[in-house]
Amino acid sequence: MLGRLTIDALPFYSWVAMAGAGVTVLGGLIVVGLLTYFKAWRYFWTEWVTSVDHKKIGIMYIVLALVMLLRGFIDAIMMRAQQAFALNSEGYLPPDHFEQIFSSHGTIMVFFMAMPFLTGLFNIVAPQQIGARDVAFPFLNSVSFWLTAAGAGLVLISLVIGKFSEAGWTGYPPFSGIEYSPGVGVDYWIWALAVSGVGSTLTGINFVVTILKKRAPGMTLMRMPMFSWTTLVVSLLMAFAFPALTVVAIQLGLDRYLEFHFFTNGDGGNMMNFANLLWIWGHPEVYILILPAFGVYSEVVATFSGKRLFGYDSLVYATGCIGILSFTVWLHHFFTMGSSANVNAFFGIATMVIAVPTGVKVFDWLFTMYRGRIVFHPSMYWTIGFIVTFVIGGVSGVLLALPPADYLMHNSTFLVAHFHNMLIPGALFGYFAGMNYWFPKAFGFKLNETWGIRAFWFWIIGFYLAFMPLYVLGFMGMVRRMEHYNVPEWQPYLQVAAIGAVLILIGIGCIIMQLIVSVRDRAQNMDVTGDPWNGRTLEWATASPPAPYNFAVLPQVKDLDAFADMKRRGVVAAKPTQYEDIHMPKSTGAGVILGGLGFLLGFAMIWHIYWLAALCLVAVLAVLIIRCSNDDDEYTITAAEVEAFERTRVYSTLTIPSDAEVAGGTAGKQPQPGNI
Ligand code: HEA
Ligand code: HEM
Ligand SMILES: [Cu+2]
Repeated sequence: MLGRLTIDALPFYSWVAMAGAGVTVLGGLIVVGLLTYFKAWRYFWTEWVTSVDHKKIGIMYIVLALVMLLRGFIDAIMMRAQQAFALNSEGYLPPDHFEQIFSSHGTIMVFFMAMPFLTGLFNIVAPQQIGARDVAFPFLNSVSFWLTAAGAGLVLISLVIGKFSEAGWTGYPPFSGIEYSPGVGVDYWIWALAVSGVGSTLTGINFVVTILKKRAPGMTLMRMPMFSWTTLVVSLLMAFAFPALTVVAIQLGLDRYLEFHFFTNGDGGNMMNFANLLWIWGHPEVYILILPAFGVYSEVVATFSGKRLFGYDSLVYATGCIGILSFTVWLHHFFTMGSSANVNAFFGIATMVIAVPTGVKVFDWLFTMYRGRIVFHPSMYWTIGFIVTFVIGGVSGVLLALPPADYLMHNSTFLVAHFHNMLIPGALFGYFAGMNYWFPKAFGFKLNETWGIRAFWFWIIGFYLAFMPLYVLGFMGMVRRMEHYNVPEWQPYLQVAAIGAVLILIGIGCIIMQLIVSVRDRAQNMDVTGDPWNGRTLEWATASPPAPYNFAVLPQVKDLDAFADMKRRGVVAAKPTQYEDIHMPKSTGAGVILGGLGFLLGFAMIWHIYWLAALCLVAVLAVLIIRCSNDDDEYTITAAEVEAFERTRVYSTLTIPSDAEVAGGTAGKQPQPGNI
């Protein structure tokens, strides 16, 4: 009846696992308790869970990302604690538990922290930046979110019922095959990826269509803000790369469930097919993670330097080049796995070529700041911290791209340092910069700057302490994924790394404080005009938070930096004389139901409860048919309602000086630190 699910699935075997399960269950109970205490269930359901409004979906993505950041970080600090003390001893984590921890850390951070964070930013910002009222397929957007949440739910529940994979975030066979990993762990990994991977593919398709089809009149592609450009390129990458992941996960599943032998060396299979398919997704994936951050830095650096972005065209072309090249380098992840020297050379050179467009970007940001009137907002701190630190990580990547050098450094902690160097000060700092920058747009009040700057300093110093020692340890011969060791010379470095992780923990604490203090003081930090930073792009033309329809009248775009151009021409405060009825999509529970069914389907398959899995599939089909036969999926906001809202709106009166005025120091009304 319940497949292989028995009472033994509960983690009674180890106190560490019990504590983890306890924290997870407690977290869930606290959420349920708070919703009940504040009688907020109905509000939660109608305003959030069933919403198809891109802005609300975006906020839910980011909440999911922040929760998963905490969960992924707990794993990280547990590993740092283990390695700091596990010299000549077992430490407090047995090997199989340590393996689960790095596997769940990597999986969570990439799929359920970084992916939701960037998708959340896309959702909140991109439609407004291109002057649209919503995404192309709002219902699909809700489905994507709930599929992502379902995947995250599967990883979370693996801590309570059963175990997570021990095969690393990349799940290479033969270790992830049924012979070496007979438990449910790898199945959790497969189903979490498969379910959320479908969500990401759909997001990609949705945003490609949104950006190609829903731009405001006059917004040609070359007038589109940089963040929207990165949204477009990343969405294309998602739409093309994620199917490879879904396929490889399903193939591994077929190997495990039905003995297909795609990846076993017996019976005609070959594990190299797995490595190839995984990295055909995996390398574009790292650019999926970093390009949105590049988009954020581009917006932030222009706004807070008070200048037009330097080299806009070159940034667009560089983004496109990186997108295309990202599909041509995947083999650099397994130079050591038997390709010929010529093949390795080809992929090594292709990899190094990516440094060129990336370097172009770095110089464009620097030149944007050059002679700008820089406002030291927290977003700008994250950006400057990124530029300096990212270059170090990029150059370490170029070193790894040399096959002979990679033979020495592959799978060493040098590699671990490289990729955290790209993922933390590269991607994550960008998401934080974006959060600080667009928070007032989403909520109508600004984030506290003092706590924001504190968070930055703890994160960046913590980062250097936690990861620079790993470069050295790599040269000293330490390999990745070690749960204990017997080389005394390594220990001091690992202890410094542990101190770094503690500083990052304080940095996370500062971000939580920043949120708490900002909510407490929101009355003093209201964003009344919708344009708190003297913005240049169209999202600052809407109210903060925007009305459900974003724009009462679709903006006419005449230049790059459309909002700056409007401010210069003095058309911002001119209220339209005539409004029209606006049709918006209705909320629907179908998205969350499909997500829930995705979760249940995954859970049933993991535990071999096949009747439940079949039932879920039938239910998915039924929900889709019912939803597709429903033509009553829109509601109308009447012209009078639109007018009533717009009449109360206060418009921005800031002016945008020319670049020459900024450079010459004669710029007029500009926000300054402290009064923004
Ligand atoms: C956001 C994530 C991200 C990003 C952006 C990158 C960017 C790059 N990565 Fe990295 N990488 C990862 C995440 C990322 N990587 C992960 C997660 C893994 C390992 C996964 C695993 O095994 O678990 C990995 C692994 C990895 C390997 C495999 C190593 C191995 O397994 O042995 C290699 C090898 O070539 C590599 C190279 C590069 C290069 C050349 C870049 C370039 O794009 C960097 C370009 C940037 C710069 C160079 C800096 C700016 C440029 C200038 C200022 C111009 C001047 C510079 C020069 C002329 C050098 N990476
Ligand atoms: C916040 C601070 C972080 C710390 C202290 C940290 C620490 C660690 C440690 C100790 C490991 C294991 C290294 C080893 O194999 O020896 C690891 C692995 C990994 N981390 Fe992090 N990490 C952090 C953040 C992140 C973030 C933000 C991401 C992604 C966005 C990330 C992605 C990964 C991945 C993909 C792995 C590889 C997992 C595997 O080997 O299967 N980490 N991290
Ligand atoms: Cu790569």
